[in-house]
Amino acid sequence: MNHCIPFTKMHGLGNNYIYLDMITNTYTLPPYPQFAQRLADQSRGIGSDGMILLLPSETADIQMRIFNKDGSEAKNCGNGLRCVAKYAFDNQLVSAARFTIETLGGLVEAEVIVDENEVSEVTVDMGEPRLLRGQIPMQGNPTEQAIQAPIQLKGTDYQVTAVSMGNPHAIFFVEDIQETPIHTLGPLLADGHELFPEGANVGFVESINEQSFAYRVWERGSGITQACGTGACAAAVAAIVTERGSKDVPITIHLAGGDLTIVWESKTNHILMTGPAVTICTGTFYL
Ligand SMILES: N[C@H](CCC[C@H](N)C(=O)O)C(=O)O
Repeated sequence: MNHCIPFTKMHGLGNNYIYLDMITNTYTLPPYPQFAQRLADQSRGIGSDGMILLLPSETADIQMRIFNKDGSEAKNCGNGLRCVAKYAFDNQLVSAARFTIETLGGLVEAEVIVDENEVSEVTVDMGEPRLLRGQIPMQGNPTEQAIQAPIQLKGTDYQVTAVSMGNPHAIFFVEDIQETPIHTLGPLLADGHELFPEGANVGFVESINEQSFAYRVWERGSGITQACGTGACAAAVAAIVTERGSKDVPITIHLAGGDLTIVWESKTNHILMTGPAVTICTGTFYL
């Protein structure tokens, strides 16, 4: 097994991962879940929200796999997709500014926006949001949606809107983003609860106006992060299906780490996410 593992650390609005380029490098790694935990460990590893692998793909230009801090594998990662797109373009793994990326949650299309030879922003077509309970997955009739669905947790009544962007999101609207039950509902729902059998990324959204929402998240497998790209998409979808926002206009989602712009396009039914991707450092990890 190789002992020197080249890596790149990148972040999207502070949501940071260790990226391993398994297209350029041919190294063998320990089992991915365990290695993700090790890399993410602040004390004995590099420290991150998880690990992202860039791999060859049969169906797209490249493939992305994402592992959370706890080693669990997720099917999608919005901030990760923007960073994968920047990395692939910067390192000539792709030959154009627009290309496809395979994820376990489906195929997406990324376009890097280059400004003075630097990738300044990335737009990812995240595909269609999934709203049926059977698609989240969420307990209840699989052919029904859960939009402001009444639930009771620890004796308190809540209304939840469930959205999948390839990974599950439980969205709660709040009056004040500074006053959320994130520390109770986050751990309760994130990593396995009968309501969400595969867990969920637990998001809280405050309406500022029809095109501006504040969002905070307790992520499945990683806990509170600075930002969640798929979560921002889910927050915008939840805002629109609860008639707080509209399709075909840019919606700004204000996350702890910064802003993302989301559009739900009527003509394609696709969600477009635009935001930054930043390289923090490169290095060598010693197994
Ligand atoms: N931070 C990621 C989400 C990771 C998803 C993971 N927490 C899960 O679904 O288990 C994002 O930018 O979309």
